[in-house]
Amino acid sequence: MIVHVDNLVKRYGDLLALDHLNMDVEKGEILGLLGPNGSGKTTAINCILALLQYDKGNISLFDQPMAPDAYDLKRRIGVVLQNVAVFEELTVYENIDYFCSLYVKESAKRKQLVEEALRFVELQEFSKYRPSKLSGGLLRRLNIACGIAHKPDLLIMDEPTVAVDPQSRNAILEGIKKLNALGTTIIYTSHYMEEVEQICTRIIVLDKGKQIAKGTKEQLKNMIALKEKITVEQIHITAPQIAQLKQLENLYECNYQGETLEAKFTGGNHNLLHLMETLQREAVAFGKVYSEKPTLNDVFLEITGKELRD
Ligand SMILES: Nc1ncnc2c1ncn2[C@@H]1O[C@H](COP(=O)(O)OP(=O)(O)OP(=O)(O)O)[C@@H](O)[C@H]1O
Repeated sequence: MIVHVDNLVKRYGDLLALDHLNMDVEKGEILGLLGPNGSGKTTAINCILALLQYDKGNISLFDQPMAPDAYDLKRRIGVVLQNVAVFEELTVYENIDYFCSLYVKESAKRKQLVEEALRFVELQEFSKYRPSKLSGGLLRRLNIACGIAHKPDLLIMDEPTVAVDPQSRNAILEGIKKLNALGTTIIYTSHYMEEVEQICTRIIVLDKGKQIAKGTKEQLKNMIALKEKITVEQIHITAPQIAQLKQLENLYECNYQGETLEAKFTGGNHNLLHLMETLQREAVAFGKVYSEKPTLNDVFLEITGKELRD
């Protein structure tokens, strides 16, 4: 096991930030830690890295107990934290070289690693720039290069795409997949369900410091009743007509608010067709209609009764 977290409790005064959290990360995974703001993701990461003292529980990395002075373990970890942490007085190249030098002393070897990291995040042409001259997205890429240059076995990334433009975001996500394909185990925290769905091989869903669900995205979606959501916009529909819709096979919930109708189905293949037939039969006028598969937000909503999004 690469990471094993057992019954972790962390309090900030009266606030219970981690409530008996259990979490395992296996070799070769991209483990997504998904939860809304304040659910305890950063706290969990900081405890795993032994940057934060906790009240109760056990944490082991690479099957050994993690501690603030476990330097042999720390050497095997790369970290990309939420806030960009680079030196303004150093260039892009020098920053990566500095962070790499914390782990790799031999300069020829380090030169090779720094150049590889630069290529990896596609910052070669900016190697002589100072951080203040980089856009937000490029700065994030530099932050990542600093975390990965020494080729860690485990890479921990805490919301690395916050406030990043879509192009840099895609470059970052593709880079993470490439690193993983090269053998790096990754923990990736985010409150963006789309990102987690895109790259993570397994997901742990957190709420109020607790693990509330875990599995692949398919497994998580199979945990809930919702299998298809059909939305009809600009619709004017009466209560008796809604009652007609509620007769539809597989339909288990139907909400009508502000000229929008949302119908939730547990399964079936022709729900859209059957819904449209009923609306036509009832002579109901409507605008746009679309069908969606469940998202991780729906999983979160069904389990906790609230939205994952901000
Ligand atoms: N140093 C601190 N002192 C007091 N409370 C804190 C501290 N750090 C975090 N918290 C609180 O602990 C809870 C968990 O915060 P944490 O930052 O771990 O969540 P998160 O899921 O990473 O959220 P975000 O995505 O906003 O960073 C929140 O209620 C937060 O306000």
